[in-house]
Amino acid sequence: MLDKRFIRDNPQAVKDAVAAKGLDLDVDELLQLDQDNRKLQFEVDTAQATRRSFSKQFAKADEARRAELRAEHEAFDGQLRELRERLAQSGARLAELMLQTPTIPWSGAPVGPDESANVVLRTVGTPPEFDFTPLDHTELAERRGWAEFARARRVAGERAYALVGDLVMLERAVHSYALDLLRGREFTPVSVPALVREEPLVGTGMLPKAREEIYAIPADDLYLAGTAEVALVGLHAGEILDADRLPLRYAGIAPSFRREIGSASRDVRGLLRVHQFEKVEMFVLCAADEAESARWHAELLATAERILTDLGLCYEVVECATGDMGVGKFRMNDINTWFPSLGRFRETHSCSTLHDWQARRANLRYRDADGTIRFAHTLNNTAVATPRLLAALLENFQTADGQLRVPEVLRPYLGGRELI
Ligand SMILES: Nc1ncnc2c1ncn2[C@@H]1O[C@H](COS(=O)(=O)NC(=O)[C@@H](N)CO)[C@@H](O)[C@H]1O
Repeated sequence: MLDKRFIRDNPQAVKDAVAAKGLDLDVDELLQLDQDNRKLQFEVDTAQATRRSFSKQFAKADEARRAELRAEHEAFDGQLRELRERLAQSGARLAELMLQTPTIPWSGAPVGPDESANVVLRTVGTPPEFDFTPLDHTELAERRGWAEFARARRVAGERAYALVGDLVMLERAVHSYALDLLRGREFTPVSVPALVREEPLVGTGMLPKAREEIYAIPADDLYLAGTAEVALVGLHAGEILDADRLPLRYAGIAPSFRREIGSASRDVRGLLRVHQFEKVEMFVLCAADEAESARWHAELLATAERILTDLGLCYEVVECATGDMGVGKFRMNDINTWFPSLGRFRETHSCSTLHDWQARRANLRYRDADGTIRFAHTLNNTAVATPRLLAALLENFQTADGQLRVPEVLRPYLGGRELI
């Protein structure tokens, strides 16, 4: 969320961001509430000061005067209670609106209502040519006995899957390769909880907006996070980090869970859009400096591109439009990978800069060199997310007889095998 002072000083910029991102926040209502809230706070403070003076008067008064003071006190206490109640209500409404305030998108973001306004920045590699009719990943996996769909559905319902045999080993190889690459780039591997409390979901921005997307476990007041990003943002919530620890760089691992309510009929077959998947998540927490954030955005994007290039996959980098990036993003680039069975690119990575929008919600702060305490900047990107990336590997590297050519970088993790 934004800083109140920023909103007071730049109401039009915030309104423009609300419009560009297609949000329904009433900034005038927020500013009016902010004003009412400050006035009410002043009235409560004044009333409390008066109340404190009562005790002094009471101590000096004779019995007759004390009886008068008790009656005044009684009436006054009622007014003070009523004032405090109004302040609590307006404060709660203000806090609710503050959580909806959007990061101002960067000036290079295409302005548009949704992903249809996204712009392809570059395409890297070329889609593979086949001298046979390529199969889609579901057929390939079932033909090799590498996946169970019908049996998994009996266990877990729609969008369920089980990976079997070499496809499990391929998934491990992809994750191990990504983790080794990230460790080489000073990212610390962190295996984080997928079972999370409400606070980190609010801190990351998943709540209150996308509640219907999240599996809830009310009996324990817990939720299943849709991405390791949630626990990574929550890990240092409420702390004040020393500047010399920044930038924090984590390679977060956790199973990810999504209800996919919004995608009802899309991708119901196969491995592209499932309720439970695995992801290695890149997370950076850096100083509150726009150039520093831009540097890490470029670094995170380049790292994901390096992974796809190493795997030999053809992909495109996309500049996401204001209506696609979401309320908290300053900038978002998706990377879409080529899927032969679809004859088009599908999103496999998403790289975001959020400046201090998450840090303000999660209370992520650091003490800078001159001792000032500031909200940090956070960024995240996908390193690898499977099984969607496995589907891309299956389809792009299939042979005529349904085998899989193993990308060179993965062979060390598969006993050197070139074909599986
Ligand atoms: N329901 C799903 N099934 C399979 N893969 C998914 C699903 N949802 C997302 N993913 C994969 O996870 C990647 C990141 O998801 S994201 O919501 O776009 N972004 C994030 O979660 C950020 N934390 C960056 O990883 C997607 O690009 C996609 O490859």
